[in-house]
Amino acid sequence: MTDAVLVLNVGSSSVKLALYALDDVSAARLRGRVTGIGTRPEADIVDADGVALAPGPAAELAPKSSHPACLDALLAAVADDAAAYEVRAVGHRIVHGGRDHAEPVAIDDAVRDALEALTPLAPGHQPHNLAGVDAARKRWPEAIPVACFDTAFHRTQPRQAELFALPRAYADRGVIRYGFHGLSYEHIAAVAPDIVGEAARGRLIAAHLGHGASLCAMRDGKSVATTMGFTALDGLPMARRSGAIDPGVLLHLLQEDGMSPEAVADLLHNRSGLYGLSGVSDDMRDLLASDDPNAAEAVEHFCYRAAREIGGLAATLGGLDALVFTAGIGEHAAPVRARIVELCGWLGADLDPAANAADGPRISTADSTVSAWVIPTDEESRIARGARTVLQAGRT
Ligand SMILES: Nc1ncnc2c1ncn2[C@@H]1O[C@H](COP(=O)(O)OP(=O)(O)O)[C@@H](O)[C@H]1O
Ligand SMILES: CC(=O)OP(=O)(O)O
Ligand SMILES: [Mg+2]
Repeated sequence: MTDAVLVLNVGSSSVKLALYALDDVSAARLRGRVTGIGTRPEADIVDADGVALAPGPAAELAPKSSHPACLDALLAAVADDAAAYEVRAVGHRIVHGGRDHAEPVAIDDAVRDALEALTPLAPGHQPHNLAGVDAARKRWPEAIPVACFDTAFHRTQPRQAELFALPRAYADRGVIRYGFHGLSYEHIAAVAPDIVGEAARGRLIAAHLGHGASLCAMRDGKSVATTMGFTALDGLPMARRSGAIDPGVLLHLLQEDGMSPEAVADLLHNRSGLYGLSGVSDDMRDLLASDDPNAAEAVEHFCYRAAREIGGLAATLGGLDALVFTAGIGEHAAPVRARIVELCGWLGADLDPAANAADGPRISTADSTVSAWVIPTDEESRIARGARTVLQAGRT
């Protein structure tokens, strides 16, 4: 039997799974995913060539509407195909690694407890991530579970980028800007030199615009600043999350309006962002297709905030060489990219509309002093690499 690494990537609106041969983690042998959980679930399971497995179990997965149901169904759906492999390690995307984790790590009971303790810092992700750990452990008890962290890539940020202007005792106990989507940014940093060229080693901003959305400023492929913070609630407005907001608004809601902390948390995590502002949908496809003026205003606000933050991050880099779009919206929503690039015209970005309509890879003109790109993310292949590294280190 072929030794293999299985990968689970549980996001806020999706569950993704991939299986790799241990000796080749560059291309998955099998991929399965359920996206749009909670709103418009869609599912597919494909082989190494991207061909849907037929007669596919995807049809049974598609209507699933909660993370645990999707996770169980996805694991069951691939069980027969995975049985042809000896799964040696299971790599998990774990959204919050706190201060202690800058690298992938094997998950023993102590590590699992420590990660569970971080749940209040990532309530929409960490419980689902850990449910994936438990479910995979039951199915593959011999395989080593490995945690690969969304926060790890940003541990290279300078102290100024991590600080909040609170009394310093807070930073000392870990109240700092961690940043997220690090596995996605690690992938972009790894592949950008081959696609973008020399500019990838200069001043680059990557825009991970998915259900969750953030930006990362990189110099020479390393994170130097990012928009998400202590939690994945900060920065850009997202599908359902508010993004950055005057903290005085929260005090007002708590102290003047008498809202409970739980109600405020629900407002900021689940009822805000594109969904709250539009009153139409949390899905960019619906907003772009809608003729409701509130949908148009929500899309414009998303682009405005992205461009405003790009300007801020460009200041931390002392200028900008390349802008990369990735994740669901970044890879597929041409009108959103066009508007953001247009708003970044002052930085030297100039859109090539035909290339943008074709989803890139280069979407800026030859004269553009800031080049703009679309690069599909692949968090799973990064997780596979991390899991393999931990597995092999354990062997020696
Ligand atoms: N063709 C498309 N056009 C516009 N937006 C899209 C398209 N496909 C996906 N999206 C957006 O991408 C989001 C999902 O992004 P994704 O990165 O897959 O999510 P997750 O954070 O759950 O991994 C959806 O909410 C939707 O708004
Ligand atoms: C950290 C985060 O927001 O992840 P996702 O985009 O998967 O929700
Ligand atoms: Mg995601």
